[in-house]
Amino acid sequence: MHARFRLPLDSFTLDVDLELPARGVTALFGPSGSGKTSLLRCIAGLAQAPEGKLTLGDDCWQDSARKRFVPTHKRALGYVFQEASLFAHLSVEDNLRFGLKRIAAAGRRLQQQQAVALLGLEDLLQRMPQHLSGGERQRVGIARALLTSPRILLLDEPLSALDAPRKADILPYLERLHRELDIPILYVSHALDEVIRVADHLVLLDSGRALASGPLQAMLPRLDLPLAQGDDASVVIDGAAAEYDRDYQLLSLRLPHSDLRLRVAHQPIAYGQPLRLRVQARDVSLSLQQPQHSSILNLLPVRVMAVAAADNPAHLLVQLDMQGSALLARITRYSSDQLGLQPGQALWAQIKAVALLG
Ligand SMILES: Nc1ncnc2c1ncn2[C@@H]1O[C@H](COP(=O)(O)OP(=O)(O)OP(=O)(O)O)[C@@H](O)[C@H]1O
Repeated sequence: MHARFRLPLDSFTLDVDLELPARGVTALFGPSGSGKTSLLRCIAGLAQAPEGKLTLGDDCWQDSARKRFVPTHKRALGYVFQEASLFAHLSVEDNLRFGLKRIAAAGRRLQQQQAVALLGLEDLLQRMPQHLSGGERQRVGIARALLTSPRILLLDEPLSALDAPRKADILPYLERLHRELDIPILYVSHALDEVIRVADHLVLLDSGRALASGPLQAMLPRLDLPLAQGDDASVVIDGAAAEYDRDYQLLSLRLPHSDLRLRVAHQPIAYGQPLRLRVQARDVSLSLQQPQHSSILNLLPVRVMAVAAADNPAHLLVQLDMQGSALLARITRYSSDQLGLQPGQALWAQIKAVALLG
């Protein structure tokens, strides 16, 4: 899909020109007030950018040069806000039916049972909305939006009103959406941990402009973006489950395009199943020689790609290549001098198995 908008706002002009994937989850990420919701509203047709063009495949929803602007109710889109607005007087099942009824049977891309299974609503169908937790309400809201057979699903901070346990409940369902739906999902968030769990693609917004846009794996290690500077700077590694050690409850994960393995404390999962790991920059340490007799399980050969200043003047950020997978390490400037770090240098990275977030 292609989205280009220029929309004057109070403090700046939203000015973006984005080519986005036709499927998978694209996160619109940026600080509060950076224009994420305004961009979503332009896509939904809730705001009309005086200059704009929006195409999804063959559909054109806006082309200001040709004075074309399709109103929101004629755009096949699902929009879920921070708090899903369900019909209070209807059960979950009737709320879902309401979504389905809007679409003629021939145009339905998803049946009710599929949406119920995808969002895990089997046991909630007879409940009334006031008897649902915040996370359950969001799952119903997403299922109802999907049942309108949208060409695109827009999620505006769907987890921000939830506490941490409710958020943890719903994340696995969101993770499934990007694997099982063949429509694009735009996901607004200012929480990096959510983005790392669910996104395939990332658009970084700041003061109405897209600082960068690209696959999540490629964006996170970039030293020229503010993502790497944060205290929670991380990379993701999309590996596949290999051997499992039941005694020690350790899973070996095969890294993409490489024979390297990472070991992580994890419950057993099927051989070959994909698993995304988050490796935080502060959990990676570096050594000139292969460490011996270490309690740290993951000792991996890496090469220094680049070194950059960090927000803290005592720290440095090191971008590493681990046989095709990028890694970030946040180390002290002192250690960097001791090791004589420079681009191209071969090193050993140490990553604690308990520090990896699966
Ligand atoms: N209808 C409007 N007219 C003019 N300016 C607006 C309008 N809506 C929002 N703004 C301004 O545009 C800027 C971007 O707001 P927006 O809600 O898009 O940001 P956001 O990144 O979604 O923020 P948050 O994470 O806090 O929801 C803000 O400065 C806001 O005050």
